[in-house]
Amino acid sequence: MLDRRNIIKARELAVTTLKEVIYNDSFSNEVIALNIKRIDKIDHNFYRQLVYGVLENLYYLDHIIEKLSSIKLKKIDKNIINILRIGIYELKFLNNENYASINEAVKLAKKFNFKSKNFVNAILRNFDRDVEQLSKVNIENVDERYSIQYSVNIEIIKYIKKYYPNYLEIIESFNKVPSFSIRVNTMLISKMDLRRKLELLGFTIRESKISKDSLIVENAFNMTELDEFKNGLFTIQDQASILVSEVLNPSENSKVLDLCAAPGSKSTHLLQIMNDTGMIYSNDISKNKLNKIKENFERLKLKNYKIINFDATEYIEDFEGKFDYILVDAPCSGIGVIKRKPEIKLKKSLDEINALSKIQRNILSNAYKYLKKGGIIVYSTCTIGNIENVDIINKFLNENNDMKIVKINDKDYIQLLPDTDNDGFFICKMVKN
Ligand SMILES: C[S@@+](CC[C@H](N)C(=O)[O-])C[C@H]1O[C@@H](n2cnc3c(N)ncnc32)[C@H](O)[C@@H]1O
Repeated sequence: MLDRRNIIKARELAVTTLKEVIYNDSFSNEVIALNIKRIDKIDHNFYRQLVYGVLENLYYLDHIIEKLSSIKLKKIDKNIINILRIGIYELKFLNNENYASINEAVKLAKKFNFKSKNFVNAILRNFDRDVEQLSKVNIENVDERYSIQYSVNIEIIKYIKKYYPNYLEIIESFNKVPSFSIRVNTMLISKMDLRRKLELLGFTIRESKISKDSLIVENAFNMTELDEFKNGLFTIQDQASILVSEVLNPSENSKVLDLCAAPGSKSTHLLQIMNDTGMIYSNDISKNKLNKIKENFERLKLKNYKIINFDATEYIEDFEGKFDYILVDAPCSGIGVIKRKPEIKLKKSLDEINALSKIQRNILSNAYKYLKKGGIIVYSTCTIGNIENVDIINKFLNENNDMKIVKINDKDYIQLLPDTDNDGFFICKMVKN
């Protein structure tokens, strides 16, 4: 039961959530999951809409505030700037009564920093008087303009532009609502039977065009509360991510290593594909994520797994030549999942991408040593652009002559872009001759 005294309003919680995500480098989905219990269920969607709406449009909202504020943005109190961002977002993008949005913002300003109430009131009222004019982004340089308009770090814009002629569609897609897909636990139920069960509960379901164990739920709502979820009949996972384990496709009774496994979506899927035979070793560097992997194996009623914990950039002698299949689902910049984690488009830089590529290269070259002759590696990331993907593979193949590409649908690799129904993913399969 929710303690009524702890119920705070969506806007107030959005202010502090934004502070955590923008200034403390936390992930929006994690902070939201942690905080959302503090507000009434009826406010959950509004709270999410405010947090995601502000993050998705952060540079743009700041651009507008800059035009209206006599104080430099950096000098404004962090809670107050977030109240302003929420206020401008509501006035520009939502159909709420404008006077109500402004009044609520002023009330919040009083609560967080009493002196700033007039400042907040003046900025929001001035914006409300001339929304159309003040909403324009008059910047000549195209990259800079897109950076503000779509709230994407300019380095990311230039990076994407370099590889994809349709880069604008990709950038525009960052603010779209991602589709919601689930992975059927085919060890416990057939896809058809699960589909029927969910349809009887009122969900609208369609098939995925890219992965066979996926179903897409059009009107997903509180899916983790369903008995079908609690009893392990399905997992919530994007269809592109589901495709990764389908590409690796380990045989029954094989020995599999998942080097970057948390929270275990792909590990559990791999074991499911093996009909819970053989053994999967699920590793992650992060100790506090290991429990989540265990929880997932348990909920899905899978048994043949071992959870291990080491830094995959370091070589483990004991593993030399021991595995039939290895998954390197590498830590990456995550440009392919910006629709779910909008802060990525604000925070990721080219330097970080380059730094990640070194880790990715290290992990993959260790994976090579752990693979048996005839064994298979899948290298995947949830990002786009060459540095973390094709460049890694090319270098790896140059260094290891006995590794050969295994084509996937006649292609050397799959690069799914995020301007579609699914997340952006890179998947490449290789065999050791
Ligand atoms: C893309 S996520 C993996 C998602 C996972 N495969 C799944 O499907 O649920 C990358 C993971 O790599 C882990 N990681 C990052 N650096 C690592 C390293 N040096 N060694 C092992 N794991 C690492 C992170 O903690 C994170 O959980």
